[in-house]
Amino acid sequence: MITVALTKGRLFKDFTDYLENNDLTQYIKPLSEETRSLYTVVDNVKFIFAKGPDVPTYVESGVADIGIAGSDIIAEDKFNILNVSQLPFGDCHFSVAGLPGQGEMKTIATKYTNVASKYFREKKMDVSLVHLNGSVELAPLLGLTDGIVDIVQTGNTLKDNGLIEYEKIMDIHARLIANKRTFYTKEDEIYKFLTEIGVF
Ligand SMILES: Nc1ncnc2c1ncn2[C@@H]1O[C@H](COP(=O)(O)OP(=O)(O)OP(=O)(O)O)[C@@H](O)[C@H]1O
Ligand SMILES: O=P(O)(O)OC[C@H]1O[C@H](OP(=O)(O)OP(=O)(O)O)[C@H](O)[C@@H]1O
Repeated sequence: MITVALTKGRLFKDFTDYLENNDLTQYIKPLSEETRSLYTVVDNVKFIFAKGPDVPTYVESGVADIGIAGSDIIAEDKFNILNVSQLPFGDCHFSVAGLPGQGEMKTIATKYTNVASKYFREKKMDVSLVHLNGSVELAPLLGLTDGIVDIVQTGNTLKDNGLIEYEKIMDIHARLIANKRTFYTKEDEIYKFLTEIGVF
């Protein structure tokens, strides 16, 4: 048996869309069942459904052998995992954004304080960060901060709130991650599964 950690949100949808678009039908039906269960077993693969930022925690500990997580999560927190490969979905990017005509940004709201502080430190910019848990676009609109560091995908959230992108920080993709030990001790089973989902 191998255990695969998936998220419950956007990346789950992206993953099942990817399987469908590539006619990799084997796992779609059991994964798409409407239920509140947080795991499902298909043959010798157990899928667990976690919050995105928790996927690397399960994989690091070895209770999950592999997982799918956004590179934003891996950039924000340090995990002792194998960062195996990029997956062909979940594309978006981190940007600095704010109101048009905003001058020097001294205060920034973000969910991603580690990514933001590294970025501003490397640019030798003295910026105070305010940690928020979501809807960070509100912060510059209300004058809480001069700008934000956040994920941009379609750009609609920025546009609908009258904000513009100032600088792109980094690209984000879904990543296949693995436990450093069981990726080798369960190599055959993992390889079989990854072949079934078109990754290897
Ligand atoms: N527009 C976007 N906003 C946020 N994350 C995005 C976006 N587009 C792609 N992603 C990727 O999707 C991941 C978030 O999806 P995930 O399935 O973990 O949960 P979610 O959609 O945030 O939902 P929830 O937090 O309710 O579980 C991010 O880590 C990022 O890599
Ligand atoms: O460029 P877009 O396609 O509009 O996507 C970007 C938005 O999506 C995410 O928010 P999410 O919906 O996850 O909600 P949150 O603000 O509560 O994190 C992100 O934080 C942006 O707000």
